Amino acid sequence: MASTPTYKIASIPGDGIGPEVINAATTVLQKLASTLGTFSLQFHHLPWNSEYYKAHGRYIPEGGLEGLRNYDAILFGSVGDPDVPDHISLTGLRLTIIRHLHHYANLRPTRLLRGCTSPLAALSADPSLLDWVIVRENSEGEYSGQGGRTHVGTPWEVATEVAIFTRHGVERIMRFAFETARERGRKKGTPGRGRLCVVTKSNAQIHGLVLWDEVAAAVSKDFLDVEWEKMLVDAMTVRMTLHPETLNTIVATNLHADILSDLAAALAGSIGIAPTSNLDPTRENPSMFEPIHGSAFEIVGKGVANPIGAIWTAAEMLRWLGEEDAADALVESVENVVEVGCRTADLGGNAGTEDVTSEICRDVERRRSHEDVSPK
Ligand SMILES: NC(=O)c1ccc[n+]([C@@H]2O[C@H](COP(=O)([O-])OP(=O)(O)OC[C@H]3O[C@@H](n4cnc5c(N)ncnc54)[C@H](O)[C@@H]3O)[C@@H](O)[C@H]2O)c1
Ligand SMILES: O=C(O)C[C@@H](O)C(=O)O
Ligand SMILES: [K+]
Ligand SMILES: [Mn+2]
Repeated sequence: MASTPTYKIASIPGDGIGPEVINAATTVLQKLASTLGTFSLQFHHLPWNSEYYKAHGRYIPEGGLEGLRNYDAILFGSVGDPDVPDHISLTGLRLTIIRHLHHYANLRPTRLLRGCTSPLAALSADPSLLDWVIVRENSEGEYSGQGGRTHVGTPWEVATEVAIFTRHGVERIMRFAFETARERGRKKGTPGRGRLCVVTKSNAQIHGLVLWDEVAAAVSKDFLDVEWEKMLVDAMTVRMTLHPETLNTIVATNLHADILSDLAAALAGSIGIAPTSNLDPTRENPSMFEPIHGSAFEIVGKGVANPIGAIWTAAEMLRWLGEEDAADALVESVENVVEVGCRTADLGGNAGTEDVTSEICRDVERRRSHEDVSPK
């Protein structure tokens, strides 16, 4: 009998509702692995969070970053704590990992899962109108950490936040975005007709974003099969809301995509369901997968956090590891459960985190026993 692969996963639940949703995602993943029998998962939990920071003065222990290279993937919850300034926590954990492991591409798929309701009336008639992937530049731009403060606390205080755009950084994300658009065009059965919208703000951000546009145009020459266009970010919010069906793959800077992807999540029903992948497309380093949402302080410990963002994220992790069928099966189980009305409060229901998690586990098993899911 051929041996099945075992994937080593570092899990970093982090702060707030992070541990609640990562617990849900690992439970579902283990159920999926044992039910399918085509792969197995070994989790190693790393207690890197704001409690650890308060005790040790750092988020990541000595040697911890290097140690992450020993895993096949990282499953992350969220970071952010009422007792620690947000810029310390985000930089100390999430951004440090992303920078160290060269996760320059951040992928944020959005679509209306079966059973979810969009605030956009048009989508209740035809949910397929919303089916996007936002590619977020994840290594530079507005989140480079360049800048400083002088004359602190005086009326003359100055703070700079320098957005960095390098030709290398822009070119690699544009190539990744065009490839993503091409791939999605193929999958949708329209060979070669991928569609990419390059989000910009080069009318006002006249250095970095002009380079951004120029590199997009240059890279497009290598992707003549992909239809592409440019759109200013402010106008983009209107288009996403009023004409969602005109968009497919979207690429934007770190800040612009951060904002647009929260809007996308809300249009698809809730921030609680949205997944994201921090990728090193070269595969030299393990990639990191997390729900888009943060620590959600006001619902911590209440058992009401929506685990679907983390579970959909877990499916995207399996996809990246090459387990496409398992990933599809998991998303399908999520949709089955939401569709029959097992929903947390953010989706208008009254189910708890554990109810949704156990229903998804049950659906995974049920589908297998009905042989809906065939082994590879
Ligand atoms: N990648 C990350 O780890 C990450 C992402 C975003 C925010 N943060 C941090 O999280 C903290 C809170 O930030 P915020 O309030 O802007 O964003 P947030 O995502 O934590 O919460 C925004 C809103 O969405 C709700 N929400 C979020 N996830 C939910 C879920 N799974 N189920 C149900 N409701 C959910 C919250 O209750 C809140 O009303 C801050 O410290 C911030 O820095 C971290
Ligand atoms: O932008 C970040 O780094 C944090 C968070 O807002 C996210 O979307 O991941
Ligand atoms: K997160
Ligand atoms: Mn965000």
